[in-house]
Amino acid sequence: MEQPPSCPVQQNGSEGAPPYVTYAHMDRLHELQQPRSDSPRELTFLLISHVKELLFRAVLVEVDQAREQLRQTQVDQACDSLSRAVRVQRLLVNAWDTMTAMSPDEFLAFRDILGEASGTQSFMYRALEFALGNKDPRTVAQCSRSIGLYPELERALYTPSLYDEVLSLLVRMGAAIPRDVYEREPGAPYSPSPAVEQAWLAVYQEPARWRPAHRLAELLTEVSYQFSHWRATHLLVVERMLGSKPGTGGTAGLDWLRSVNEHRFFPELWTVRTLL
Ligand code: HEM
Ligand SMILES: N[C@@H](CC(=O)c1ccccc1NC=O)C(=O)O
Repeated sequence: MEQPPSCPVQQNGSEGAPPYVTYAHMDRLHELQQPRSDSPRELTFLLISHVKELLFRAVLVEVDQAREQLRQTQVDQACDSLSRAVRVQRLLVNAWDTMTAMSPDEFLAFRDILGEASGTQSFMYRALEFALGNKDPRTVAQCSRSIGLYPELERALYTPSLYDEVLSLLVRMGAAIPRDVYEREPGAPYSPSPAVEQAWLAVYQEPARWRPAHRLAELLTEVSYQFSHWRATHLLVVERMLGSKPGTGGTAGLDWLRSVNEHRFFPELWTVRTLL
């Protein structure tokens, strides 16, 4: 095996690293981006990919907190967590700008080196999708290898999602939602429910009466909107870089991503707009 290049911030001697470096392990962090080609664009690609992984985790941390707070009927606190999640999501969307600074020939110059590696294999992205409630069998199939390998991911698949907790909360607030909707098998895909759409309709028709639920509805909509915005921008970046070439992860590329783009988190919050 080829030795990885050493850390770009080499230290002279073994003692006396500043606390900034020792506390946050900044030296180890900078050892992780190891291009395999001479292309300076590959280093940027790796840096931004690492940043995005970390940001997926930063979103997940907030979603996990919101889920726990909803379980305890702490709606205001859950909304604060979601609004922190949204700020990180905006960073994720804006980060695409750095990818489009690369021309297709510059990307193709090192793309072969990526082999079969693909964003579809990102366990952090998948854990976030599961936490929010996308348990579509196609999505699950994309990471079936990872599910066997990473117990955390398997747990994420079989734990009730944020939206499952929202629905239980609506029931506690008096919404008429059938039991099989709010006590569903947590690993199964979610099917939109007319009763849930009606519950959101009531919230939007009388926002003053349903104040906490209304704030929650709008924050959930923003989380869903930012997620779809990320996917849509990814799709545009892919079209710009690859046209309709197949992806390294074994999918058809653009067409596959287009079908993934149709998914919406918290679907009744989108369809209820028509009824208002
Ligand atoms: C030049 C830049 C990029 C190109 C051309 C590209 C291309 C693709 C393609 C073609 C797919 C479809 C799956 C497959 O590989 O067969 C895909 C999926 C994916 N990519 Fe990218 N990608 C790029 C950058 C990124 C970055 C920076 C991230 C974030 C770290 C990312 C995350 C993902 C994720 C999470 C999926 C799975 C989407 C889902 O399941 O909904 N991609 N990408
Ligand atoms: N699926 C992309 C490759 C890709 O996105 C990728 C490959 C290796 C490591 C990270 C990647 N993307 C996201 O982090 C492609 O088909 O070119």
